[in-house]
Amino acid sequence: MKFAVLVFPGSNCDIDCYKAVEDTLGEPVDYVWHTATDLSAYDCILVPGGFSYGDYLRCGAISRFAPVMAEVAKAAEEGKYILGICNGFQILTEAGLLPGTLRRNMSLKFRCHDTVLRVENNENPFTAQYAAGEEITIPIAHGEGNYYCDEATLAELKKNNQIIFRYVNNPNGSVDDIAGISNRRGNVVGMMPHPERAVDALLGSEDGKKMFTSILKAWRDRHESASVR
Ligand SMILES: NC(=O)CC[C@H](N)C(=O)O
Repeated sequence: MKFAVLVFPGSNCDIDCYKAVEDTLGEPVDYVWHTATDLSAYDCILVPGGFSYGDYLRCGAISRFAPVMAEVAKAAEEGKYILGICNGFQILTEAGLLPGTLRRNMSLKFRCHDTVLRVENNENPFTAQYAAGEEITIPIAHGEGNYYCDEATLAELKKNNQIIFRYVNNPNGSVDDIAGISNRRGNVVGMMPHPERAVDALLGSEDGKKMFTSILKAWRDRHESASVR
């Protein structure tokens, strides 16, 4: 399975994502610059955190015009796995690949600390190895992590089981304590907390590991059943 880690000017979690794939899975992974126009070689695209384009206008508002984003949309359409973490989540909402938006934290302060998340949906390629309702410790580091969507969109998210993680103690004012969501099909996930910073006991938590191993298992299951057919 081949992973891409997108890099925008101002990304700062690209190396963490790369290392998380390398150390947790040992699968091939490449950095892919934001001007790339071909992602066909990749099975999973990680959109990492950071301050792309200095967070000017709104977080992710400029990045969504990067040439690579047309390829990300194509990959989503093809059913490939796409995970946006923090600034990556912001970029995916700005690009319209996930519903809703991220606003300034309710406190108007940058928040950087561990959070406890509840796994709300484990019937998803990104979370299948967690137990439903499992509580995991994953750090946040953001100034604009306050997830917002209108009531009709929230009703849709609930109806289609698109809420993947909720905060146990809401750190930013997100509607319905939402920490991570998927698209309707379930192959695109965005989350504000950073699982790639929780893949080793030395980092304070290993609870993010299962996101990476879940993706690999989902891909293998799909791949193997396709080759048996
Ligand atoms: N760690 C990050 O990706 C930060 C995201 C964004 N720059 C914010 O502050 O909200």
